[in-house]
Amino acid sequence: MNRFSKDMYTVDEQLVVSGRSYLGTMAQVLSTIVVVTSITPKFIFGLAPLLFFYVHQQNFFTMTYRELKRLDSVTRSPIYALLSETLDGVLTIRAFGAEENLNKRMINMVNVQQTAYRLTFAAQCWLSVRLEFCGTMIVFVACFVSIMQHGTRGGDELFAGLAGLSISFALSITQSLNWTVRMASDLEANMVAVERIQQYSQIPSEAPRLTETDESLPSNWPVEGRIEFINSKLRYRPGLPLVLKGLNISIPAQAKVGVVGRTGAGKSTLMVALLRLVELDSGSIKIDGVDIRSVGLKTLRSKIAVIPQDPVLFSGSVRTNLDPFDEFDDDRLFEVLQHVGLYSSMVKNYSSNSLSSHYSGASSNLGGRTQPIKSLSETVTEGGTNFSVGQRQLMVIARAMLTGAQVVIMDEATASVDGETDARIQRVFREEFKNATCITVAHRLNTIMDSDLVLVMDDGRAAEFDTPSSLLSREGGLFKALVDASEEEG
Ligand SMILES: Nc1ncnc2c1ncn2[C@@H]1O[C@H](COP(=O)(O)OP(=O)(O)OP(=O)(O)O)[C@@H](O)[C@H]1O
Repeated sequence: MNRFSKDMYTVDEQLVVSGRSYLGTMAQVLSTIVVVTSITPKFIFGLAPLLFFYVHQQNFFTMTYRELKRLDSVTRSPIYALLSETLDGVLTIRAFGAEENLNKRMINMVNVQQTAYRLTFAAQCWLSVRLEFCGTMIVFVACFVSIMQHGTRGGDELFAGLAGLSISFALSITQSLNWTVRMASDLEANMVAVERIQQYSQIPSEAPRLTETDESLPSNWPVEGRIEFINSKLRYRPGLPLVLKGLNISIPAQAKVGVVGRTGAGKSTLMVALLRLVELDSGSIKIDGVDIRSVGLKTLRSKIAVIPQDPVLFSGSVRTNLDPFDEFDDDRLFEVLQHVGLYSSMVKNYSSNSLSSHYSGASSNLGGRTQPIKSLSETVTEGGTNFSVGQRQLMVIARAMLTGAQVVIMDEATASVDGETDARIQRVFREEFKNATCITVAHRLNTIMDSDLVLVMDDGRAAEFDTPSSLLSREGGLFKALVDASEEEG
């Protein structure tokens, strides 16, 4: 079996193939020994030291070969990674004239990998020499005992035929021995895959997607959107320090809350906790009085709309991105696009000189792309790269509007969005979700100055939580200090 065809098998097929070949060749070797020994019983005395030598060499080889194979795999992976990264970023590489640099990196990696591969090849040659020796010795012993036995039988013609059979069997043993060792080491190498599967199967899985509580919840839960964090503590992994260190806040229904705080204070972790991407260490979070821990993940996550810091679009069309489950008709999709300012009803009639009056200009100054969306079948490339970051956020807002969620979380984009676009996104967000409870993780203070409430996070706790005006009047307060500092910078 050549290397290329072997790579085309899946892991379980490889295991079956090498396992079956291993057992097959073992049976062949054993049957050869049985045939030769039954014709010339003294053969067994010569075989014993050879078997000892063979097992010793096989163990030595398997141990070394396994490590060399590992080296080969470890040095091979970065080549594949660099290759796919290069293909992804070929435009940037060409634009910056970095071909030479990448070429050198690739050649260096291939050199290192080939060194490891050469060693595996050298190990196979080493083994072949020993196995050939072993096989030749077996043939020699078979011949030797046949001649001896023939002499003692005084020229028995029937025995001459049997001796020929015994020697021809012994001749095939070299190949079988070679194959047995190869298959044994292949089987062992492939067992690494089983080890990995076992590790994966032991990874703790997420909480159930649906629970009994879901059935008792009204279909329009949460009707109000009241959110309570009760002494909520969260750590990302066991052994890591707490990120939320006992958060106690109560967000009234339909409130617009701006969350601020220094970097690393735990602002984005609020979203992680609400969506149960990471479970709370202790404490609880309630939405409309229902502990979210008792709600199934599917139900919970379908009720909370998220507009992440780096909005992601999938390759497909505008339609598949807005409505992946094909639940809404075109008019509804056009409506939400128009609301966020990405589409004008005038464009629908292919007269692109005017945009919706209320959001005029919303689609015209959003970064690279200046054209509003003309059709729902318009292509969206992988990651939405043919849309500017601002437009991607507006698309995600449109998607969130379709869900009709009563709780909306927005992690403000920090990069690539200018202040004006940011303000526009905020305005669309506030107007479109005026009946929902909105939590905005803000990186620019001016975007949350007109919020109902401001939460100042500090070291995983709610340091301040009040209306912007009362926080601003609090001398020595954190929010006031942040505003003063940003005014000085501005
Ligand atoms: N996936 C993760 N695994 C482990 N620790 C994490 C993870 N994500 C965040 N953290 C840690 O949690 C803390 C709070 O992170 P978080 O992203 O909530 O801060 P933030 O206030 O939103 O910061 P920023 O304003 O920079 O976005 C940080 O110390 C961070 O190192």
